[in-house]
Amino acid sequence: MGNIDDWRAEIDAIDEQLVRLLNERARLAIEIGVLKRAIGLPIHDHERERRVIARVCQINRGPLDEAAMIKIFKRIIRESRRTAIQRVAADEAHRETVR
Ligand SMILES: O=C(O)C(=O)C[C@]1(C(=O)O)C=C[C@@H](O)C=C1
Repeated sequence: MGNIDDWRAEIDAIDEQLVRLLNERARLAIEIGVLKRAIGLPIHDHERERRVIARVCQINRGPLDEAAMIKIFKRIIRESRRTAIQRVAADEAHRETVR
């Protein structure tokens, strides 16, 4: 089972990077969300989300197919957006309590 263990170790290492990168991405989405709130823009931007997914499909070389990439990135964006909205709401609630 030498190979399986080696490949699993590689998968574990990749998962660590994915977790780090997903959180880095979410942090940026939060930053954008806070900024949008400050300038009065809605956090949800359908057009930008459409472009992110189109770009991901364009750079994808497989073996994951386009349908898989769309599913994965729709969920990544949804969770980034949800986290940004949560943060903005928490900031606002905090501002209310200190006012
Ligand atoms: O690019 C933005 O405007 C973001 O807020 C980031 C992001 C994303 O996760 O890619 C999240 C929410 C928006 O609906 C669009 C895109």
